[in-house]
This record gives sequence, structure tokens and C-alpha cells, in this order.
Amino acid sequence: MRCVALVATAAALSAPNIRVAEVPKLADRIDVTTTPSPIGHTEAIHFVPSGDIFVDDDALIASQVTATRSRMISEDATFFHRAGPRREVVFEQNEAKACIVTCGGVCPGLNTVVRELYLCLAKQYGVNTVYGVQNGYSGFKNWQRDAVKMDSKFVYEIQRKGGTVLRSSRGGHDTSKICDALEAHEVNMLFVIGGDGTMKGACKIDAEMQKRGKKCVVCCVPKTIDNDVPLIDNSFGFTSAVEAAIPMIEAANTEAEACPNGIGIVKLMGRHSGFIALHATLASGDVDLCLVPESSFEIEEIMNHLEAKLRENNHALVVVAEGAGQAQMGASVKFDASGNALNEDVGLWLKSVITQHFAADRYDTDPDFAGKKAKCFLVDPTYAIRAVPANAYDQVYCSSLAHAAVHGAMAGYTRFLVGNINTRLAMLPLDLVVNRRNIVAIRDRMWTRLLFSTGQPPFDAVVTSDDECDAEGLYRSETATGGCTVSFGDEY
Ligand SMILES: Nc1ncnc2c1ncn2[C@@H]1O[C@H](COP(=O)(O)OP(=O)(O)O)[C@@H](O)[C@H]1O
Ligand SMILES: O=P(O)(O)OC[C@H]1O[C@](O)(COP(=O)(O)O)[C@@H](O)[C@@H]1O
Ligand SMILES: [Mg+2]
Repeated sequence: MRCVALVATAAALSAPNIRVAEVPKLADRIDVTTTPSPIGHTEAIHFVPSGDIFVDDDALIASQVTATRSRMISEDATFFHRAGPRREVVFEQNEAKACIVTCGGVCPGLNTVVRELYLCLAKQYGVNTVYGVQNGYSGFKNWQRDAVKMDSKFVYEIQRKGGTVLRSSRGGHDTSKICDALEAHEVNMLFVIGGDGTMKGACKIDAEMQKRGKKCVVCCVPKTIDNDVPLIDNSFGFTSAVEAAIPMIEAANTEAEACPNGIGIVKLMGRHSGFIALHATLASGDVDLCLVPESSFEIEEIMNHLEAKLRENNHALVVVAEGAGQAQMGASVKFDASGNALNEDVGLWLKSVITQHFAADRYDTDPDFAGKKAKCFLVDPTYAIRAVPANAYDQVYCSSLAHAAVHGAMAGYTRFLVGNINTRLAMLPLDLVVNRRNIVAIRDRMWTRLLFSTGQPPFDAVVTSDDECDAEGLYRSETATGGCTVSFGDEY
């Protein structure tokens, strides 16, 4: 099993039974010399740290923070490399040439990550050459047109904007052409900001640069509003998207409240995972029904529940994640340029089945409904929840992630992503997250709280935690959710 190969049951480490998710280093592949970190020593560096800000290579973060008196943390935990500046770096100031690219759908905070990557590279490490490749992976095919040399002006105030100043795209990954471009322009640090597809592409680039014997690190800052990156606490942009969803929920509720038997329906993004719908529902408190891809549901039970809510409150509010109900509607056979399956429109479908249901003759003679036909108000904000600038939390998180990526790259770590593990910044091997996906655990305490909030029936989970734990007890194996592996973190 892949994660067993990656996780050293480190006989070499002094403590027994400690599993470390090892991040590859250039030194394991080629001869590299190290030099003291310029942080605090170079004139170009604006920032002079007062205390010891360096992090040792053997600093670790545990995946588990809960324990019992009889079972301690190290017995269950995988340990991850703690991110942060190292005392020794593998790139001389004038040797380092960095390149930044953003891929996939946009996400609040992309510009903050770009800006902070540049600032950390240029201002903390004195790196003079930082390219931005525009238009995602496709941009490498036309370097003359799409590559820009970044400077302070380029990143000035970009953190205030949604989207990505580098522009992004789906599809168009060509490993060989990307590596040719990196080689031709002597890039030795590649920073890719993107989701699961992007990280698969990054693995291929890393493998190819290794095959070519190049001194080049590949580092990822994982991006997706869907929050489905396994193992890390959350992906940047997620909380901003949830926040942006709240006014949409309020709008649907206002419309529903303002007419007899109004039913507001809000469709929110979430291709395979319903975290946005779950968190927005809990944040709102007004929602009567939340449907996510991870939960099955029976139409009849939904209608009974909505009918009860209409009788009780004269209106009802539904939040549905884009990927929910796909089985009921019939599987999609269309794919986007990156190979992602395109979902059928669950919002339109729900509106149609709910409208049809409450149009039945029996409601004409029902005292709660007679002369007060139920009416659906569908709010489908689509891109409006992800095109917003990052909120305060995400601004700070993006800054931390970008700096963690640069520190790891300068120290010669490669094929890794950065993320918070139990609130501490960590570096994780890319191979541990590609082909895995985090999903909403339908039987955990958070979902239970949602059930109390909405009053909806407890539908079965599409995938259950008993089904698919692997030998590590941490990850699940192949599932029905798009052939991806899913992982479950600690319950909230
Ligand atoms: N299996 C893969 N191998 C190489 N590149 C991939 C793979 N899957 C996706 N990509 C590339 O990654 C980029 C972004 O992928 P996409 O799925 O659109 O977004 P995200 O990275 O946010 O999941 C695209 O340029 C796409 O071609
Ligand atoms: O219309 P697009 O650009 O394909 O984006 C839609 C998708 O983007 C997402 O918001 C995030 O997807 P990625 O993380 O793969 O970019 C999904 O929830 C949604 O299905
Ligand atoms: Mg994706």
C-alpha cells in the first residue's frame, strides 16, 4: 500500500513506533551543498529576526492530538515535518530561480499566496528571479507570451482581489513541455497553487525533473474551496467561500418567508464533498434541509420533512451541494478539460421535483395549503462564492502557507504540499494526498449537530467509515466516490 511505503516505521529514529510521512529532499537524489540561510544575514533581507526562528529538520507534528490515559498519541499518530525556515539552505542567493503558477478553478486567496511567495522569496531570501507563468499549466507551452518576471509592483495590493492575477486554466498539462520550459529558463524552484488535478501534475513534473537529473524542487500550495484535501485542517479559501454563501442563504430565506409556503433552495459548489454546504448550513442556523454528495436520501422522506416544515413555519429552506443527488438524476457522462466529471444540475432538478410534488391535487383541499400553493425560489450563486477576495482568516492562512512553501523549497524539500495539521504548519509528501479526498463524515458529531439544527431525517452515508479503513487506520481505500480514496480526520 502506497502510504505504508511513504511512512517510515522509523527504526532509525530514536523513538520506536513513530511513523513519519517523509518528504523527499534533493540531497536524496543528487549531490547538493548547503549554505547558511541568509535570513537575518543578508543586506537584501528586510527582516532581521530577534530570536531563533529556525526549525530543525527533525521537528514533527502529530496527526492526532487526542489521547486516552491508556493509549497515548504516538501509538496512533502519523508525524509530519514541521514547516519553517531551516538554518541551512541548498540554493545560493544568485542561483535560485523560482516560478509560480496557478491552476484549476479560482479560489479566494490565490493572489495572497502569489504575493506572499514573491515577498518571501525576494525579501527574505533575496531571490532575484521569480517568474509568474500565466494561464495555468498551459502557459509553459508559450513562455515568451505567458511568463512574466515578477517584481514588487506586480504584487502590489493584489491580495485585495479575488481570482488570480496570473490567470488559471483547466486541462493543458504537458509534463515534457513544462519541464523543457523549466530547464530552458534554469528554474530550480517551482511553486504550483492548485487542487487535486494540479498536484497530480506536480508529481509528474517532479518525477520528470528527477529523471533529467535536475536540481529543481516542486512545491504545492493546495487550493480548493471544496476543502476536500485530505489530512490538512482545511484548504485556504474555504472559509471565505462559506462566508460568501451566507448572504445567498439569507436571500433565499427572505424570498421564501415573503410568500405563503415558499421554499428557498440554495445550490452551493462542492463537486464531490459537501463541506461548503455543511458549514454554511451550520453557520446559518435557518436551514431545514442540507443535502451533500456523501449522504443518500429518499425523495419521499424529503417531501415529508418539507411538508412538516411548511405546516410549522409557512416556509422552508434547503441547501444542496452541487454533487448531491447525482445517482437519483442519472450519472453524468461529460467531463471538463481536466477530466473532472461534470455534475447534473441538482438545483434545477430539486426545484422541479419539489414544485411537482406540492402541485398534487390533495394539497388543494388541505387547509394548510388551499389557495396557498407552494413556490420554490432557487438561488444558484455558482461562481459568486469563490470569486470573492479572501477573508481575514484566509489572508493570514495564505501568507503562512506561502512562507512555509518557500522555506521548504529553500531547504531542498521537494514533491510536497503545505498545510495546517492541528493548527501547526506542516510539509506533507504529495504522494500521500494525490488520489485521496476528504469527505464529510455523515456519522460524526458535526453532522449530528447539523441534524439537530435542521431537524432533517438521518439518511444513510454513501461511503461509511467502517467500509474502507486501510491498514494504517487513517485512510480509506478505493471508493465509489469517483475512484478516489477518501480520508477522515478527527471529528470536530
Ligand atoms: N492526472 C493528471 N496528470 C497531470 N495533470 C493533471 C492531471 N489531472 C489534472 N491535471 C492538470 O492540472 C490542472 C488543474 O486540474 P483541475 O482538475 O482542473 O483543477 P484542480 O487542480 O483544482 O483540481 C490542469 O491543467 C490539468 O490538466
Ligand atoms: O466551472 P468550473 O470552473 O469547472 O468550476 C466548478 C468546480 O469548481 C469547484 O468549486 C472547485 O473545483 P477545483 O478545486 O477542482 O478547482 C467545484 O466545487 C466545482 O465543481
Ligand atoms: Mg479538483
